[in-house]
Amino acid sequence: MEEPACQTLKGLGHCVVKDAPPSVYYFPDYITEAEEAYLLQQVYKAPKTKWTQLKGRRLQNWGGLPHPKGMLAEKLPEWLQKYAERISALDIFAGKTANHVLVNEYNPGQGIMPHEDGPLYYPTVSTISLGSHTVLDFYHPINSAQTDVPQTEESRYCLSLLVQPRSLLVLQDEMYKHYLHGIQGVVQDTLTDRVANLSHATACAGDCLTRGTRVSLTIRHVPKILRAALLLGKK
Ligand SMILES: O=C(O)CCC(=O)C(=O)O
Ligand SMILES: [Fe+2]
Repeated sequence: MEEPACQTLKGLGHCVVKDAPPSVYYFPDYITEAEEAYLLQQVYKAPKTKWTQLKGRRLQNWGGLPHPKGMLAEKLPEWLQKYAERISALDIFAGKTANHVLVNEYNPGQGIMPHEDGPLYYPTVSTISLGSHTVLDFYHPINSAQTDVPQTEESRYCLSLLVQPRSLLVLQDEMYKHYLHGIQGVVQDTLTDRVANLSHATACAGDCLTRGTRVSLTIRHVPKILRAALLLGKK
């Protein structure tokens, strides 16, 4: 098989994912176990009211609510600002600093439906994973011009990524804009050869991994900020 093309993200070695479009960067062990424990502690220290319970997961929203008219930005707490800055130093947000973090918590058996992250964010998403692995699946969008062929989730499926605890995943460009991503609500993942980053992960095709509770920090940049927020002196 052909060697993967290697590209570099500023200051962070190369880790472009084989068999995936050239806009996937996967860094195993991006943070240490101590940092992971610290981040989990901070997530669970947040007041109960900070959590929003959804069907298959619960989440915390930090930085403000993205809105087509602009986000009323709120300062990120120190513990998130530090990582927002560290990741932004990779220069993945066109010189800007991430100003929005979504914390998602999935118990084993929970997931997220295939979706696009949409136009409110700069088209790059960076994700730090804590506590457990998951498998992120990618799908082609529904092609409304192709009405003769039934388009099932199965037929639209294209590849997966194994996302291990303490890793950083960066998705950009067409991986952000074209493909949909989702996480199946299962308790175990049997890895197939469609998992495109196995050569960068400590696992092999055929392995069966049991999920624990995973917390993800989805770190993004929202370009459109409401002027009111600036006038109020918020960041
Ligand atoms: O937990 C993840 O890694 C994915 C989360 C996600 O897709 C989102 O919040 O939009
Ligand atoms: Fe998403």
